[in-house]
Amino acid sequence: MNHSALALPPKVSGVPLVSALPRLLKDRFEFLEAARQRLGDIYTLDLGFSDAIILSHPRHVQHVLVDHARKYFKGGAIWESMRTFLGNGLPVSEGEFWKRQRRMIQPAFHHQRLIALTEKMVEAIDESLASWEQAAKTGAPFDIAGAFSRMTMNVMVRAMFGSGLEAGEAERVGQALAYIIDYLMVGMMTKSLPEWLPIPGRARYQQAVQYIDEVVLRIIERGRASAEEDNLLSLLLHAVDTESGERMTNAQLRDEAVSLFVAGYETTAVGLAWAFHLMTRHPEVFQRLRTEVDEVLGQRVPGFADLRPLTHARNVLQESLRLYPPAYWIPRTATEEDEIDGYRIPAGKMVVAFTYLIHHNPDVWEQPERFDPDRFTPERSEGRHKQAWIPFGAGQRLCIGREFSLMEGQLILARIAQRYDVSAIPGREARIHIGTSIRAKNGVWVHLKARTRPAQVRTA
Ligand code: HEM
Repeated sequence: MNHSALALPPKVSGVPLVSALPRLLKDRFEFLEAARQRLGDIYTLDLGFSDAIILSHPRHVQHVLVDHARKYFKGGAIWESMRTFLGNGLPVSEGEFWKRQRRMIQPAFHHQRLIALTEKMVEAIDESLASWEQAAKTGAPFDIAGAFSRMTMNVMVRAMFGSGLEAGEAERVGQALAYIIDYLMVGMMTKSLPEWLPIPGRARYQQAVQYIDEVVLRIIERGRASAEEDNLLSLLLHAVDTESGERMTNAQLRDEAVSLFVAGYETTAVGLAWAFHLMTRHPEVFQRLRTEVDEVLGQRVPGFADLRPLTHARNVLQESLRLYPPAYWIPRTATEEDEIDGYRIPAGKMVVAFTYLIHHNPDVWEQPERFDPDRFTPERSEGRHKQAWIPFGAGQRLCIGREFSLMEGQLILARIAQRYDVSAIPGREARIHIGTSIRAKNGVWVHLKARTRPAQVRTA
């Protein structure tokens, strides 16, 4: 179909030639939300180095990520920057290769595998929670956001490598990955600069990548020599493609292992940090969580079967991921000309399903700024557009770790509610920082107080 007679989506005006990006980062999302109010759910944003079509309605998600997904691919500076570290891992691969990899990796995230992972997850969570005791005893201000980064890293390391890492190594791996992830954002903006130009942090980035590669390849080698199948990496090592009969090479395994880390640990940590930011501002929500956890678990160690009745815990996570979606935008590039809402989308144009704007769109969500976990009860979810809530993406590229992450989140909320009272520190409001994800700028600071009847601890 020829769309050339159609107009392009309206351009954000009033932005000097320099580009909208500095303003975008400075004013956070208010700038984009104001543009949506002025121009409608679809508009063009000048990013300086290129421009992008911003989409803020669930029907656009249905179009770009589901119904016409074959017309859009992961191209452009952002994905290229990710590829420098992820190689050809699942989040960045395309076409037949992506299909094959997804087929091979998917079974590692099946229901039965998640059930088998529950015990390991709880062990890792409890191990990390042990370091919270001091703050609970002394009443010292505690950065729960930083603590969640360490905790979800610990969970990923255990789920991924089993007991493959040596003492102290998990922490070092975590630090190196955190640095790499941050650096990728810089990479996205400086991609066009020549290699010889000294970009701050490049040497440290390269060292961090080298270190991660060494650790991952060492564990792959060790895994090849054993038949163990109790961790994600060993499942990938032994996976055979049902259609081609092929297995993954070491290089592919490296890319997939690193990709699962990058995609899975920071996102979950950030989501949890915002959940606590919100709950400490709405203590009645935390109190209800505690009541639910007391009723379902008492002091018992949670198992997989407990997740279903912990409905409020799940609703809290869903509502937090709505208000603060860690992956706040989903960029694509059009492979061919297309039409959205009567506008022309030229081939080669960057198109962004803007999760944050969709989650805050008042035409989609009633009182979108209100923290209200009950929105996610089955009764109140009825009739909602199925792409209204997309923190994990949509369509064929839907997050492979979605259930893993929600399960981990529920277990973490439950373990914390069993042990601690968590309250806000007056005057220490978390501030949003837009990087590769939306995290709290200087952490989320809270007070912890031990509950009088502590939860039972799993003994290995
Ligand atoms: C709250 C936590 C998480 C959030 C918000 C999140 C978000 C997302 C989003 C939005 C996508 C789709 C990206 C796109 O279409 O361009 C995605 C894909 C992906 N996620 Fe997650 N994710 C989370 C947790 C995890 C976890 C725990 C893992 C692994 C254990 C994981 C692994 C992946 C992978 C491998 C992909 C690529 C899938 C594909 O393209 O086939 N994620 N995630």
